[in-house]
Amino acid sequence: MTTSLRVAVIGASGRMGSTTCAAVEGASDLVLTGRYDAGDELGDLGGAQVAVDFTVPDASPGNVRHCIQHGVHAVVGTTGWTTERLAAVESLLAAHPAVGVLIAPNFAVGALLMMSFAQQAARFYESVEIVETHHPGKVDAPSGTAARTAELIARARLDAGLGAVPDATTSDPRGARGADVDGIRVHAQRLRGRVAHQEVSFGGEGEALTIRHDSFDRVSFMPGVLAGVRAVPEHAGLTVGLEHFLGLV
Ligand SMILES: NC(=O)C1=CN([C@@H]2O[C@H](COP(=O)(O)OP(=O)(O)OC[C@H]3O[C@@H](n4cnc5c(N)ncnc54)[C@H](OP(=O)(O)O)[C@@H]3O)[C@@H](O)[C@H]2O)C=CC1
Ligand SMILES: O=C(O)C1=N[C@H](C(=O)O)C[C@H](O)C1
Repeated sequence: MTTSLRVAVIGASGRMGSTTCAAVEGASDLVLTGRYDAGDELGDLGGAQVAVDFTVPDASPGNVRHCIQHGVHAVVGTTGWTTERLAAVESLLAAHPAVGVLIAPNFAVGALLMMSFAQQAARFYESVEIVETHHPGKVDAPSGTAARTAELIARARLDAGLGAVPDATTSDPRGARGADVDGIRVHAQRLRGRVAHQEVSFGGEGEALTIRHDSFDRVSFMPGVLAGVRAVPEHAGLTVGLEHFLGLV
């Protein structure tokens, strides 16, 4: 008989945290050991082997540090992971080599495929822009997914020897051309009724390619979250991106 994997959720009352608690409770091989929210003492996380963090960018690094120091594997969906924050996790993990941490900008399998397809397409097109659309409760822009997609496209363009995306704009006092992420324009929309959506538009001479993904419901993230929970104890160290656990890279 196999024993259930013990899982705690941090940010448990939030949109993603509450959906994750329900998904863990619905999985026969997992047991929910604790729900933690802002102001709660994490302690030993109720004896959890894996903690899932869906909180806010300012809180997540401290929660991950706590997990690592207590020997608890972490699956993190919260955004805001800068290069410096990732480096701090890696150096702490060096002192706790048995612990695994997965930080995933997006857990929806379709979003992973969308990013992968965009990365593949990048070298063939002179022009590319990203539009991400989310619910109006989202606090950060651009989305972690859009920022990651832009990074992947920028790297692929660089590897292919492509120059800057053509753009004659010399006057944009109101920022209508969007954010510049590694040379790729990213536009963020916040609309009531939406969940999480992204369109990557490529343009070449006489043609266009559009790659689009839609999460209509937060349940779309749950197969990926649970896959991360099940896999992270077998992957010591830091992994950025669920695609590494799904054979997509
Ligand atoms: N990787 C992925 O696939 C996905 C990632 N996300 C990301 O996940 C994060 C959460 O999103 P979402 O669920 O919509 O946000 P919510 O605002 O709905 O939830 C965040 C929760 O975290 C709680 N919280 C805040 N600070 C702490 C803390 N120090 N310790 C514990 N809990 C805390 C909040 O409590 P309170 O409200 O009381 O402050 C709230 O309940 C965002 O960064 C979002 O971008 C979202 C969807 C998918
Ligand atoms: O806040 C959200 O909702 C989401 N956040 C993540 C992001 O910023 O990319 C993932 C997904 O887009 C939903």
